[in-house]
Amino acid sequence: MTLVLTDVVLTYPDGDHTLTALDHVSLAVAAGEFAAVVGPSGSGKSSLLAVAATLITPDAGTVVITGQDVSRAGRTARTNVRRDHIGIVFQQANLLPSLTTLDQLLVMAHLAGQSPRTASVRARELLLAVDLGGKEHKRPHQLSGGERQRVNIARALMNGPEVLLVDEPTSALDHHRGEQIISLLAELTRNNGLATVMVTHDLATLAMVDTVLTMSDGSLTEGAATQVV
Ligand SMILES: Nc1ncnc2c1ncn2[C@@H]1O[C@H](COP(=O)(O)OP(=O)(O)OP(=O)(O)O)[C@@H](O)[C@H]1O
Repeated sequence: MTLVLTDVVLTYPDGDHTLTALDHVSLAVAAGEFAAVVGPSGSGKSSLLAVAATLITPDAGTVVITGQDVSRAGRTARTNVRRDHIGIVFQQANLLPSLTTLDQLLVMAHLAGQSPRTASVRARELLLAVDLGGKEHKRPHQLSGGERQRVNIARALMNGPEVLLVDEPTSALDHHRGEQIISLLAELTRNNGLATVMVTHDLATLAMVDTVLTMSDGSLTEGAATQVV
């Protein structure tokens, strides 16, 4: 298994009390598996992604990424694991306004210390894979919302991650463009052997994933609940 969370507990301070955002959550996602997490607002979905992304250290439990236990790792070790093994796609593309499509990807490679030549070849391959061939020199304002989200996805894959974490990738898109993005994520997951976890409110897209998990009051269960939004 590429991504394994075991018995994870995460609490936030809440006045005199604590709020349990993740209540003994376990999750295992294999290479090439596309898992979706659904559940009501406030149920803990973003907290789950943040723990899997090593952005938040849980109070208890373990997070193992490509065999490496990062649950108690220090800040630098977590940053390195995130840079080398995890791709993150947020709701909004968060592209740098002044950079071209190609440069958005090359910045990531530069931060990871890749040689410019290798990076350029990989960036062009990825842009073709997300169907953005010919748009290498466009800036974000010259792209559609769907195209921006595809740049975002290509950028997340630039450093060859094994784990892809995706937070509501279709929320800024119409239904058709949203379906195209999910279908692209499914294809990239299979072709690159990624362990992908996607938080979504879009139930229509669940037919395209391998596993559906439901978060409810901090607990994660397999399968889709009837009431998820
Ligand atoms: N930084 C924080 N400090 C305190 N409480 C927080 C913090 N972040 C989230 N929470 C609380 O933890 C619970 C889980 O929040 P989380 O954002 O993980 O839910 P979610 O399922 O992603 O919600 P949504 O679908 O609305 O994005 C909620 O009760 C929320 O209010």
